[in-house]
Amino acid sequence: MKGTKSKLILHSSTPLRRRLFNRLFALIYAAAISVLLYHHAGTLIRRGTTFLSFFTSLSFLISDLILAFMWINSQAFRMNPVATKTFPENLLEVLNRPEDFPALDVFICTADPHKEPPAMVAATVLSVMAYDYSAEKLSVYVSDDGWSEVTLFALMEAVEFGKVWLPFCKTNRVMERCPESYFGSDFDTRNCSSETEKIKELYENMKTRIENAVERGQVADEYRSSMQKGKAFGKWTKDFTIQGHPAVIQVISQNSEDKDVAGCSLPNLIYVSRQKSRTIPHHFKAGALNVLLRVSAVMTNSPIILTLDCDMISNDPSTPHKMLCFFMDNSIKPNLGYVQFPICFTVLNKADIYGSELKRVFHINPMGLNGLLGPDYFGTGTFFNRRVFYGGPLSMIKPVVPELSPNYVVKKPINDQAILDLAHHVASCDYENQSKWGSKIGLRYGSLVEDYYTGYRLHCEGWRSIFYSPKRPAFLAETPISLHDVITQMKRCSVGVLEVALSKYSPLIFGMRFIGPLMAHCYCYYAFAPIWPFPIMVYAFLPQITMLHNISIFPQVSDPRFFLYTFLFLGAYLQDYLEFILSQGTTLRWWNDQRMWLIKGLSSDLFGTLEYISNHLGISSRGFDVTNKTNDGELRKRYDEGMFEFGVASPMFVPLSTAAIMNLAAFLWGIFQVPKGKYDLFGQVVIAGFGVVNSWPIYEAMVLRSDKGKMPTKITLISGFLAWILFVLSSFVVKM
Ligand SMILES: O=c1ccn([C@@H]2O[C@H](COP(=O)(O)OP(=O)(O)O[C@H]3O[C@H](CO)[C@@H](O)[C@H](O)[C@H]3O)[C@@H](O)[C@H]2O)c(=O)[nH]1
Ligand SMILES: [Mn+2]
Repeated sequence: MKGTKSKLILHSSTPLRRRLFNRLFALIYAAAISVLLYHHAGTLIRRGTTFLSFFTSLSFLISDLILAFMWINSQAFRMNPVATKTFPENLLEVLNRPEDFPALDVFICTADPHKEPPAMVAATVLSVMAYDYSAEKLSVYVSDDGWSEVTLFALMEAVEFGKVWLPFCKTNRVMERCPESYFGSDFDTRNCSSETEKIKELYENMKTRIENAVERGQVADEYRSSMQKGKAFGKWTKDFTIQGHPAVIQVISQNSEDKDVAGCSLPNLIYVSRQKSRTIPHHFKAGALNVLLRVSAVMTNSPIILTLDCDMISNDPSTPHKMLCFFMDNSIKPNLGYVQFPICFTVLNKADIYGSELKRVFHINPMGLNGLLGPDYFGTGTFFNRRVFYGGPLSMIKPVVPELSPNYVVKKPINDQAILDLAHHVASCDYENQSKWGSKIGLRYGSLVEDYYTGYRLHCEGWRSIFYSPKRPAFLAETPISLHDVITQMKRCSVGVLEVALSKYSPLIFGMRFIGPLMAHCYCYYAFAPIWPFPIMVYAFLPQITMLHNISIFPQVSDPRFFLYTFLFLGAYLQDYLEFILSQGTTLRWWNDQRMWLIKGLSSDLFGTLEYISNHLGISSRGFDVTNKTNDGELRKRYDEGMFEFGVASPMFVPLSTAAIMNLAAFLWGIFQVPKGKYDLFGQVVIAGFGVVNSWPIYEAMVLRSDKGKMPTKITLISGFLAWILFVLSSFVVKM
């Protein structure tokens, strides 16, 4: 019996066939890049006669060096892509006793009741409380950096509704265990039973009560007094603010006491709002997760932890079993730090105009990393081995308080006074002073992309990770639907990765030593993404401006170097396209994805770099702009119609619009020059044409639209003026 059990496999990995093609193509492409760079260097030396030719040759040399560097980084993902599969049906044979299943702590972060509606947080919490996992082994911890009594109220409401919802899901084998999705737009009221209809009504009522509380900004007095746990609200007094308040830790449901309507236990649900003080840095989400790590250690100390953002719902109740297929495999267990699921989005429009799917980041690259040390950490949808937060696999760091050790077994119930006192102590804002938290223990501080940075440091310590993408998405998240929200989010990313790229832990140096060149190049691909703007700006302005002066800077069509350029451009684009399509992408979405790469280069990456510099010089201070998760009806409608949302007069739109105007002017000029015999401008016309096609939504937003999402006139005027200034200045350079 034992023999057959050990032979059962829980998961398998298959290298993708395309890796052989990738390696061969990389060789050919590398040769082509070398020829181009050799040629650039030659021109720089030979033709450095006029200022203009020196300037253009140098710009192209630097741009193409950067493009080559990023190309090398991107190849590391392509050398050994691996897909994984799980066999949860075997798990049930390997672990057939309930006590064999490890306990699971789920961490959910929220930070702002206005940008992250408490009703949404409640729905997310319900979706995981309803996991097909023993309630005795499941605890959900919610961190509220927004210090909002309404969020606490929403969670109390969630538990009351959960008493009906959880047994309903389990008896009816509902897959969508987030009530918001289940009763969402696809829900058909005509064919549902009266029981279901009643539950829907309960849900709608709960939502209304939460939304009313949000509107009022506080919980109504009737709830404060009527609810058994109402006294918790007494902690919100006028003496405190969101930046300065004591810790609030409230056990909302407890599996040893609370039962649902069918008489089964409810999972634990604990609300945590850590102590804050104006004078002590709180390290944003990383700080919040570290508090949850400690509070949960004191209360349940489960060996496995799932981290989720408050807008990321569970979409499959069997996900814990799938994850265990990795964690329960003794052959990989000792080094396995975390299992990462992809982030899939619910509300994308058909064309995914902002490339929000982030297919490369969340689907393609992680498969490439699977063949190396494993994927980077995405911040959400990740199951961790708790041990990973306490030093490398072979060098455990013991926490000062023994109760925080990953091996410690909790012996008291979670609402025992001693447990609660210790939990409040470890949630205080000066607890981490002079400690290893944030540097050697827990999530790592120092970058606004704490997820990327922490995953990277864990890999450097010797942990590995696994990317697993099941057919039915395990989680579904939301994503911003206005361009400004999207690039604001990306800007924070740029600042965050620069903080890693230019630190003493830079993947370029530190990473090369500890995780090997291929892994280090993968991390470099993200860390150095903020240098994309340089080549993008050069190609968005230089060929265009010179063309407006009838100066040719590219080889003629008959020149073999024209073929070289064509090969390099089409080669990169086609490979990218193929990968996208092979990962269930559509041509339309791919097109928007590449456009977004250009847009980011001309906005968020550029401004992120500026922000990084000004933070560094002490002109501004680091901040974590929480992404807005509420979308008004009109905006949603425009998004669904595939319209770009500009609307606000953001400086980030200026370089973008300037490039759009410049490309249009150059293109219109160029197409009349070529037929007049200026054939050597052909290459530049093509580039400007490419710019024009990509800028189409910007022209529309500038001149054709009158809705609220159009380009603000101010931005159009400033950009037009800038484009004109650039042209005038270039006239002087041309004459030099
Ligand atoms: O001081 C803070 C700031 C944010 N958050 C939470 O962090 C999560 C992510 O914030 P969000 O504004 O949604 O950022 P996104 O850019 O959408 O998030 C991506 O990027 C972040 C790193 O920049 C990662 O942490 C996230 O997991 C990843 O989804 C949310 O649940 C927030 O409530 C906190 O708990 N405390
Ligand atoms: Mn988010």
